[in-house]
Amino acid sequence: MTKNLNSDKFRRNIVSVPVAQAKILAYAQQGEMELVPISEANNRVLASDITAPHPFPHFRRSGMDGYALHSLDTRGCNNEQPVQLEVIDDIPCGSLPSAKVERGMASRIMTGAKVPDEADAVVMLEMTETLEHEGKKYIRIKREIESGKNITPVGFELADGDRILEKGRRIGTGEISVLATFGYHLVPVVEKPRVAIFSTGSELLQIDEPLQDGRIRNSNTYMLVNQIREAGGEPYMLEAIEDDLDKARQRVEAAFTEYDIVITTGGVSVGDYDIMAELVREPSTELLFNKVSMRPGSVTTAAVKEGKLLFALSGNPGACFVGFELFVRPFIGAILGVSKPFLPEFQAVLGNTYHKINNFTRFVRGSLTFEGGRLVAYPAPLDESSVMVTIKDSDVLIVIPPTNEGVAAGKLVDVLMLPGGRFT
Ligand SMILES: Nc1nc2c(c(=O)[nH]1)N[C@H]1C(S)=C(S)[C@@H](COP(=O)(O)OP(=O)(O)OC[C@H]3O[C@@H](n4cnc5c(N)ncnc54)[C@H](O)[C@@H]3O)O[C@H]1N2
Ligand code: MOO
Ligand SMILES: [Mg+2]
Repeated sequence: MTKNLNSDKFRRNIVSVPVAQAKILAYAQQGEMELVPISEANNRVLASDITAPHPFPHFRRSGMDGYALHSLDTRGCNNEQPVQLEVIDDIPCGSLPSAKVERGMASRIMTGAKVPDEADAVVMLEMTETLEHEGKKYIRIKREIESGKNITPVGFELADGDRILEKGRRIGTGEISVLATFGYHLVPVVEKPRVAIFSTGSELLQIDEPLQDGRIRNSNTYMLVNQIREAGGEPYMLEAIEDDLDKARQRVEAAFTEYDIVITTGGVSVGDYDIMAELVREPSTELLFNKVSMRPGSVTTAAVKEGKLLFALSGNPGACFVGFELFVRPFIGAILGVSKPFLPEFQAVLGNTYHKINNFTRFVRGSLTFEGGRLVAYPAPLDESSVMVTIKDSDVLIVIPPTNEGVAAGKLVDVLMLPGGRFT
């Protein structure tokens, strides 16, 4: 009897994308908290809720350069009968009032300065005439000023104790502004997971090496470094793994003692040197999946080693890219505690007919435009798993469900927003 030596290598249990995602997320444990300077907090994720330690603004603030006064004093005034008020104080921004504004008086005040407690309105400079008489200053006003005019009340934006930012929120420009306003020079964030990256494959050249026939430069590692940073992890580029199973095992095991996540690229299919495919079948490793009903990246593999996740992504650049976006990005997001770790999903009109027939769900790189009030997604002209060049033009991944007749232009399709796209 002859035995098919390949049978084991070819046998794979296929899982759907949502099932594969759920298997992975079951291993996500939220990271520890650390304090980082606000200047380094961009794209970090808050480890705790932030509440307002005081109202904002915390004093009644003038919204204009002008004069603080009693609105009642302007009642009934007009062009023919202007009201005249004596100017008794000058309050630049950052200073406090130094005199009491009685009825019939006004205090000159600048935008952002504290309004005297007695005053209930500010008239802007342009609405006043100034006069001097016997060394005293006066203003004349020809229009009634309503109570509260040009004064921002205490707590107008936020009351004392309001929850301003919730745990799990990613920090961007607006969040930094809030944190600075409330004096958070150190910000509580979740520690970044440390992510090791190995490339595999004897064909790979370092990117500063001259080209050689039959060999290519290692682009996936640099692409992954960027994706990991965007997702909120800390990437570590480790020396490439050679096509040797024993060495690969040693290198991956060593990486798990130092890093939280290990990503490899290449060597997961059925080829002679596809060592990652073999490594994840060993008893010391718990295989989560090694085939997903998707294209590109059907060979995307995930395994658990000592409670930590190994993502063995395809070597084909398009598949490596998509594998990261669908599986590694949400896993990093879940470790960071973000509330929505998956790529945002919405619907758009398909711009061109998609002809390819497939049994698996396809995640097609697409560019997004806004036409006549509708979002339109155009599939990339080259979209094979091996194609690298259209990754740069993708705003979205267009989700094409299994079909034996393609999808016609004009149909509504689900799209997943890519963080590096022009629409984010
Ligand atoms: N007989 C079969 N062959 C293949 C199958 C199959 O089912 N049966 N699946 C195909 C599919 S689908 C994919 S996807 C690829 C997966 O390949 P691997 O993940 O094993 O990756 P490699 O064999 O190592 O390389 C594939 C391709 O990618 C290039 N590569 C690898 N690493 C990098 C890198 N770091 N930077 C840039 N490019 C890289 C490599 O040179 C190859 O061209 O398998 C199909 N084959
Ligand atoms: O795994 Mo391949 O990327 O399906 O084309
Ligand atoms: Mg291969």
